[in-house]
Amino acid sequence: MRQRLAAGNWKMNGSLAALDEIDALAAAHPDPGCEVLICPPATLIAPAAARARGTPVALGGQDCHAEPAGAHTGDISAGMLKEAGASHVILGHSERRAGHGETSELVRAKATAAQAAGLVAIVCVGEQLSEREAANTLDIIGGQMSASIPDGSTGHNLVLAYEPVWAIGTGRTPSPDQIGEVHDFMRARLERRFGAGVGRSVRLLYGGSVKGANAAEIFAVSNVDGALVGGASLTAAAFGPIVAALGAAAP
Ligand SMILES: O=C[C@H](O)COP(=O)(O)O
Repeated sequence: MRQRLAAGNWKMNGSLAALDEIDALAAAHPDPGCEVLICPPATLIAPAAARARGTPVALGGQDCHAEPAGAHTGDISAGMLKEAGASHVILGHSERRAGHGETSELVRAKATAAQAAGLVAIVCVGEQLSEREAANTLDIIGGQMSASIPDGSTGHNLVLAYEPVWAIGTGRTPSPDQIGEVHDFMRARLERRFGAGVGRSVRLLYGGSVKGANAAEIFAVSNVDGALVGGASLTAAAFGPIVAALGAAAP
């Protein structure tokens, strides 16, 4: 059975003082019934990991370079994230694809590097609103999956996150049927590429305006194994109800 995952992406938010939120989250959910992951800015991973030791909260990065080391000013390698205490790294987030020109081929190279370093790659895919309106959603998702996901992926080193770009930070979410259509499509595609065993073991997260109020409805959708949460992951008060809803969701 797939272990459910509640992942928080702090994006470029947070400070040392904000790590109190991780303490509060861990204290309020000592036995969450799902995996709990916080991906803070890279500078906060090591102090956050030190504080989260012995709690159910794991730490992740938000990006990494495809190379293990070298002349890449400003970049960070997967091995560095791992050494800082990360177990996961988000790759191919739409904000990186749009703001940093990341192609699916680059995302695949980064994910390969992350997996080689022993990290779980959380690979993000998602359509623009115009692509959904043109009924191209599944073509876009399928193309991004083919090009972004490394061949050596398994349920242990890959998580796939469906994040419709138009739902991120907007308060808009797809309907449960729309989420289910994409997640069922992603599952079938993974099974076709990797075989039923691996294909069924990869966790599929939904991301985009998830909050306490809509979490249970989203977690009831077929093939939704958790969430990748932005704004509502910044405080224990907002993220706690999402963790609780996932922990309580029927397997
Ligand atoms: O990585 C998280 C997503 O971009 C979702 O962000 P959001 O929950 O603020 O909409």
